[in-house]
Amino acid sequence: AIPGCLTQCGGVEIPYPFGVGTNCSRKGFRIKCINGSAGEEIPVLLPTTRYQNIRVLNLSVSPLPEARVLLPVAWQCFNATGGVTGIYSGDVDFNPEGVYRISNTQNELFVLGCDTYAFTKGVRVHNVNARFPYRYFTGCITVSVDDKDPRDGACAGLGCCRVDIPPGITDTSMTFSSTWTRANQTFCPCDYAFIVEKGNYTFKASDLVSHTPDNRLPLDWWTMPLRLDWAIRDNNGDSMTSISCAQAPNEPDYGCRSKHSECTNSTNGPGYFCKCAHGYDGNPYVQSDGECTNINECQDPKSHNCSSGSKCIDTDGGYYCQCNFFRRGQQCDPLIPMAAVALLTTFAAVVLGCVAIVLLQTLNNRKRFNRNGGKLLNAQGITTYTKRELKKITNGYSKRLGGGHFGNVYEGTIVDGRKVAVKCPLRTRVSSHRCHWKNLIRPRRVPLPQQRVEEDGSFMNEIRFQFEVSRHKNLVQLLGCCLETDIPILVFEFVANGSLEDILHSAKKPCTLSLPERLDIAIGSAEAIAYMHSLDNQKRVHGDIKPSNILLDDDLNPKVSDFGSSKLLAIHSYYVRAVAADIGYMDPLYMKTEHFTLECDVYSFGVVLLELITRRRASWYEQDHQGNKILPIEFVKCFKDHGSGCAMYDSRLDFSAGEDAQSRCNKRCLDMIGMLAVRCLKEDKRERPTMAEVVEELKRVKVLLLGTHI
Ligand SMILES: Nc1ncnc2c1ncn2[C@@H]1O[C@H](COP(=O)(O)OP(=O)(O)OP(=O)(O)O)[C@@H](O)[C@H]1O
Repeated sequence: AIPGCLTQCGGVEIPYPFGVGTNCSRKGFRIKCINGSAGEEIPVLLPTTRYQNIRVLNLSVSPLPEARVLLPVAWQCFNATGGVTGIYSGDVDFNPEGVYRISNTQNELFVLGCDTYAFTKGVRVHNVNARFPYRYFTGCITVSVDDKDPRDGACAGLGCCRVDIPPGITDTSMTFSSTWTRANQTFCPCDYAFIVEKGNYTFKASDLVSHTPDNRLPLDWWTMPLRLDWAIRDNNGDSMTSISCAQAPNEPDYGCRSKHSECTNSTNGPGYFCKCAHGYDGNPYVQSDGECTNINECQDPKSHNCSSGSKCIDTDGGYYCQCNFFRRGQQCDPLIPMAAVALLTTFAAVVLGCVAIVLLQTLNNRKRFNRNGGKLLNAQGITTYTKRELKKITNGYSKRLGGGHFGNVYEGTIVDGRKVAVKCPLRTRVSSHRCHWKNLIRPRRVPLPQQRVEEDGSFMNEIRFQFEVSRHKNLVQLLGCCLETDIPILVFEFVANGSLEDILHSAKKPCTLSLPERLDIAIGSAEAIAYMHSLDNQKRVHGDIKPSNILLDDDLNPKVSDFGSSKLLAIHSYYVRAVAADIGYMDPLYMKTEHFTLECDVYSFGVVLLELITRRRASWYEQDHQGNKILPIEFVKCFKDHGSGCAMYDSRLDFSAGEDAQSRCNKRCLDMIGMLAVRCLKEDKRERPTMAEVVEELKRVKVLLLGTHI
């Protein structure tokens, strides 16, 4: 509205060119704001040439110029004889300045009656010689013989008819006519005709009787909402003289005042109306406040069609879509197809993941290496290997030599071409075929906190110790280790001929060891154990002396192995009993005291001696002779009973008490070894010899034997 003019009345907005009061509207668009019976504000159209006020329901300037108003229904009624008792044509003359046309697209014409023909007309023709006084006549006919025909919702000629209207209609004045008599028509005492907004009226048969007019003014009686098209039409909307967009912009009172407005020719009657240009919204009929201003299409996703791959940029009167990074084209398609992006991303993620894993592993390896004292061991000339190097050395751990409680042993070759045995720790030992003391007496195994291992440097000290002592010719030499694991992996010299266990008891190959060879094996092994027992600073119990831990090289030189593995396990897992041994070789005293001493090794070695001379296992099963036999028990008994172990000596050894000097000597030597073994097995550990004494005794046997064997 113009500044200083009413902007609304009774809740209805009044936009320019409409206005209330003098100089507030354009000519023909004046609105009056009156008070209703209850004092409420009611906007009505002005000026009218009659007394009626046309109530305005809504006024709009865009997108289409429309006014929604209430107009009265036309009627005529009859008495019982068919005589007309009253009539109202519905003519309200709401259009003195000619700006309105009844919208032909939004409204329709209804006629209600039982013998009725009603029509309206529009656009008076001034030419006296014209065929008709008006350009348009439109209406319809409706009949009904009795009250059974009219049906609610059906408006096709029985009590009700409807018809579309042409453009250009300027008033609602109806003309009624009939064909037959209206006498005796109490079920249908009146005819009605009206134009109404499409969809706003549905015929009801009861409307034929219930709307009989009384003495009220027509406008207070039965009205219908309908839509009026309005436009700027000069000269009272005269179709001949009203100007269109072709001329209007040149006129001094050109209506489209806003900078961003456009002129559009009216499609219902002469004249023109104004619209905001595309991309603008507001009132095209004003120059300042409320005029057409830019629409920010980017604010509402429904107002623009930029794809998800682009950004909406608002401009004056429009917008454009700016493709996001790495997209182009009309649809802002990705420069690289999504599938390729997904593939690349996945690939990059996998590569990054792998790199992260490798880095983490390297970091962890380094951490363990340092924690296990790797740097110090290196500084002391002890060779350390990385896990990767060991994998190469063992050719991917492809050749397994065997396995024990410490873990698996694999064959490998180091750079100088030497064969090695790589001993890998197992965290959890899985062994069902052997009777291990751990399976009999459950040890309390509590993982030692790594920090403690680190603090007390146990691994480092143990490896350094093993490295130093293993230089003894009868101990398997430790060549190096890998400290990148929780428990170090040990790399030993390769001992080619397998274990004494394999040689004595192999089912595949008969044992061909002679007595001197067996004696040498016994002496060498005893020397190694005695050496360990003799160490000044750190006397070391082997704890697991048995034939499978005595390996033989190409020349059948014995090499005692496994002298440190149990200690390493113990360090890591903090065994309460820090040794592990095979039950067949275990000192019964240990079972009582749970305390491993040097004498325990002596006992185990006694069993080994017996195995060497009898080639029987530490325990075996004899079906005919009451089941399980324990070698030490059987041998001691035999020796006691016969004063010799002859009945149990290996039959492959040449021995007899007969004339042959050699076999006599062999028997004597075997008896000496047997007696030595019996001493080693003494229940009272104080009666057992030391390992040094065992060596001495075995050497004496050798002197005796050499005397005859030369
Ligand atoms: N230095 C080595 N050279 C050649 N072979 C070896 C070497 N060390 C071990 N072996 C082989 O690996 C097998 C397993 O050895 P390991 O010492 O781990 O177990 P074990 O002594 O048989 O049992 P446990 O350790 O439980 O007493 C041995 O029987 C032997 O055949």
